[in-house]
Amino acid sequence: MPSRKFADGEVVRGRWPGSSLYYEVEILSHDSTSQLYTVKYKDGTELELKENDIKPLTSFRQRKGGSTSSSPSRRRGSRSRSRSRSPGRPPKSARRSASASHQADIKEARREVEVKLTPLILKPFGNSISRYNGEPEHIERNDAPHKNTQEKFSLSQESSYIATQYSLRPRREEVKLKEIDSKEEKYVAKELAVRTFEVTPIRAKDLEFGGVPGVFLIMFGLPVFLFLLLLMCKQKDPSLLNFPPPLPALYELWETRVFGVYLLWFLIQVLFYLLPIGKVVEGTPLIDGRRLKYRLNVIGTSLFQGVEFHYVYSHFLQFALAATVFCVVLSVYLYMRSLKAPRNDLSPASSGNAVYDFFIGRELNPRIGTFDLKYFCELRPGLIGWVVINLVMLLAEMKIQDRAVPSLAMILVNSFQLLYVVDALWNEEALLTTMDIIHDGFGFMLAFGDLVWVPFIYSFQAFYLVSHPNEVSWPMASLIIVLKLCGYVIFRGANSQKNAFRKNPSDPKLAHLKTIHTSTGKNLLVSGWWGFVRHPNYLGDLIMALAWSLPCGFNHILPYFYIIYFTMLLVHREARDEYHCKKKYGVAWEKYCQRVPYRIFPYIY
Ligand SMILES: NC(=O)C1=CN([C@@H]2O[C@H](COP(=O)(O)OP(=O)(O)OC[C@H]3O[C@@H](n4cnc5c(N)ncnc54)[C@H](OP(=O)(O)O)[C@@H]3O)[C@@H](O)[C@H]2O)C=CC1
Ligand SMILES: CC(C)CCC[C@@H](C)[C@H]1CC=C2C3=C(CC[C@@]21C)[C@@]1(C)CC[C@H](O)C(C)(C)[C@@H]1CC3
Repeated sequence: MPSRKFADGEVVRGRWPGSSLYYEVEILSHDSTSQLYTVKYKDGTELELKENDIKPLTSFRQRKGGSTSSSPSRRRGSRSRSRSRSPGRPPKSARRSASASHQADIKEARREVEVKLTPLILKPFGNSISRYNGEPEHIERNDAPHKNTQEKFSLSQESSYIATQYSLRPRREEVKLKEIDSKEEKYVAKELAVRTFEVTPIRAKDLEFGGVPGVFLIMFGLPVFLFLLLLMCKQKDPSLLNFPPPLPALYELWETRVFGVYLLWFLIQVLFYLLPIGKVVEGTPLIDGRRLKYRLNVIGTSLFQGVEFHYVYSHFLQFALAATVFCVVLSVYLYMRSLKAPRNDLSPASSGNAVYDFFIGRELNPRIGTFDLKYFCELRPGLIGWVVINLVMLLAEMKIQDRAVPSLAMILVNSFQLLYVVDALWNEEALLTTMDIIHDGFGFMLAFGDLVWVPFIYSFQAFYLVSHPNEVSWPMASLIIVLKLCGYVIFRGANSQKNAFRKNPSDPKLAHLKTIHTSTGKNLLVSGWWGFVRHPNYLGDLIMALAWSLPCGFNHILPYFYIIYFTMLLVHREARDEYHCKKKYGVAWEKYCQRVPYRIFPYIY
């Protein structure tokens, strides 16, 4: 009797027929006549595989963490070959031979309108576990022996990718596979591969920000609101009980020279960004497996740029209008070019509705050559503009209040916010894993947020202090500094911990942390900062925001506008992220929520 390599009950990796992907399977039996193994995939699918298509788990464990899958070309290759059913598809009582499965796949593809991949219910691949026991997931220490969890498998990343891809519904026109006959097998295979990479418009009920009416209101309301706030702040008594002053006519606010200065400022930023200095890093994999390259050259932008400071203060509203006009023009350009963009380049947030997509952004990473518009706007003109405006306010305060040195309140606000911006630029690589870069497109929301909202609203405390001085005592200043530092430690600690973990889950510095295993191959931290609340970085950010407002005193609520807005933004953002994580991680996310019940504020929310 010929010997068999794998025993019944053994957990191994089985190749998915017709693809180069391997999934965890349990050996059920072996037929000595046909030499085929009957194996069971995680979702319950049973198939017969040849011995060649089965590999022991150890052969995957020996690979270095994630490195084998990091080559985009490699990924693309294997994905495009993965045309048949994957084990993540809803379990069928199928028990068929690998050779017979292909025709059935084609028939099935015709029938199915929606290709859904139920998340694989996996257990960790720890040495201790040899049999599949149906446990949804498992909490483990992130220490060395367990480091052979899925991050170590090239396969796990593939399956994660596929899970994402298959949860996207195909377009209706793609399902018109009626006319195909048997010789179209090749065609169907190609169709399925294309479908795998498709971004499908999201359904109306999934639209965020209140859908079309909501984004319509935001797009018209926010600019108006911005000008009202700035005008109110300029009043002698900026109390909310005072009626906001009437908005000046557009022609009063428009100055072509200001617009020219703004354009010049923007172009200088572009030039610095394009300097061929700094390291090049890869972003997270896109829908088709590509990884975009980003040049990190913060040195260029940190150079001091001479501007006539008082001119900016005295034309502040005009600059805000110039930035708004620029942002509208940019958003129109972004929308127009997105109409010609290939489907793979569209954002997962885009919906197919023109108004909504104009707001959320249709194209995910619009680029002109290697110039990445979203990444550039998110980090450069807005953040650096904010620091420059703060400096303008500091000089304006000295001039208007006839001071030899700036007030302590102004120094606190300026240095706190400078620290925040320097931190963002210093850690710019971390931006590549934020929701803005990965999920949201580049449209009006981010263009306005980056180019108008950040520089003109985030500098609001400094703007307020110019015309509403507040003396801060040293004991009070010390308390505020401690608060700011606490917030910063939480913010930076949480962001760095997560970024380090996502970059290298086997990082020895993180070995003490506990993780929850998920079916996508990525694990979730469940101790350390991420075991404290589910968004510790938001908590830190909010504490810092409070420290930015406190130097303005308690005479008016206006300087607290930022923290009120920011709480609303982060609570909403947290809900959006939860929604995406729940979709991505399923039961593992629920388990995480049980373990870490509070979202942002411990014992409160
Ligand atoms: N100043 C401002 O105006 C703003 C600042 N921010 C700041 O930007 C930063 C980035 O925020 P944002 O992009 O919203 O989101 P996060 O940096 O919080 O990223 C959320 C992602 O982190 C991953 N994640 C969640 N929980 C865990 C866990 N337990 N273990 C490991 N990974 C986990 C998930 O992605 P995955 O698992 O796929 O990796 C999730 O989608 C924050 O510090 C925020 O405060 C944000 C908005 C505005
Ligand atoms: C007004 C709109 C409805 C909402 C606009 C939101 C934007 C202002 C923010 C969305 C995410 C942002 C981030 C930062 C700035 C504010 C916006 C653009 C960020 C660059 C600030 C610095 C941080 O360190 C960061 C983590 C890099 C931030 C990333 C997200």
